[in-house]
Amino acid sequence: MAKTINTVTVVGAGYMGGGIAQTLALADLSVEIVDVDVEAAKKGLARLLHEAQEFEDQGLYEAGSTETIKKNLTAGRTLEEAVADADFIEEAVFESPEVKREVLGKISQHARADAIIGTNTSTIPVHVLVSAVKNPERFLTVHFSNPAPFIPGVELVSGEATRPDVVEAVKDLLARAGREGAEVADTPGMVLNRLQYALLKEAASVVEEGIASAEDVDTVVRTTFGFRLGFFGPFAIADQAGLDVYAKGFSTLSEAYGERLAPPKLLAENVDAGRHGVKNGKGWTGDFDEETKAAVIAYRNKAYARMGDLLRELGPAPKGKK
Ligand SMILES: NC(=O)c1ccc[n+]([C@@H]2O[C@H](COP(=O)([O-])OP(=O)(O)OC[C@H]3O[C@@H](n4cnc5c(N)ncnc54)[C@H](O)[C@@H]3O)[C@@H](O)[C@H]2O)c1
Repeated sequence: MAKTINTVTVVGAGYMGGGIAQTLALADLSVEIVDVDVEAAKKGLARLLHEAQEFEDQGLYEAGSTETIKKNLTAGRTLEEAVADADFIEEAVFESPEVKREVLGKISQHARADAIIGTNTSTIPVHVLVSAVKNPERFLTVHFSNPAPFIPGVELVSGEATRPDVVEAVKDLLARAGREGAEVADTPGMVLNRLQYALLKEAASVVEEGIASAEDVDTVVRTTFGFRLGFFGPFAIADQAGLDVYAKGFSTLSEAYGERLAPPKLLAENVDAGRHGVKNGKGWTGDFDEETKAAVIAYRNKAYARMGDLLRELGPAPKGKK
């Protein structure tokens, strides 16, 4: 199996595939794009170079980035030719199991036996796609987020057959591209969409119940806990707030909303074990000595102050007309 990925082919040079190809080419990997035909791929390449220049002009990419992408990103061969010599092939065609299965079948037919094959699907489980792939031990979901050039996180989903060294090789590739891979199980919605949809569902209920307008919900999310989420996940945030405090909060919420917001078992177990978070040095995410506590608080304060500066600099996001 390819231990270090140096050459990549992205199949499907649309919105996501294009962004993924651009990102990896900018990280100095040799990247080729293919699409339904050679013309479509060449058009995709021209669009990506134009877009890269715009990003550079807007100061979103460093000076010289478009040149780097131009040097590393190519199009013009057929799928069969382009996958034949790639270490890693990322499929990013339409979100249809039929189309993906057909394309993955073709990719695995023509790729090297040791090439790693990823799919960028947001919703289709690995077990639905894997039977289309020859040598399934080299197949996994590598789910980038939109817009791929700027969002660093990537969900990695292994199938039953996926080999650990394949996952490690993809993680290494992502790290070299300034991306962070997180492994999640092969379940509907994985983690990103499950959490994101749960938030939207609860937010919609708040509006439906007349508790706040959609605009006010967005304001609360953006200006309070959403403000923290670029720096800390829910477990780290709970550690900072206090796990005992969260447990009490859940009691109030479960009285009002029942089982849906009952205290999670893992939270109760932590509190029962005397783990109250950063304040008593024993958190969900680990133990905190005095030095680490001070470092967490200093990091948090710096992060939120800088976030405030950035938001003031950017001003409010444009909104659609009502
Ligand atoms: N758009 C998002 O926000 C987003 C976010 C994360 C993941 N995804 C996933 O990424 C994948 C691609 O989505 P997108 O938004 O980029 O779609 P898109 O429609 O912009 O691009 C799909 C591309 O695939 C090409 N294509 C279709 N059939 C093909 C074939 N047989 N061979 C080669 N190329 C083919 C199309 O011509 C098109 O360029 C989907 O699986 C989607 O779920 C999308």
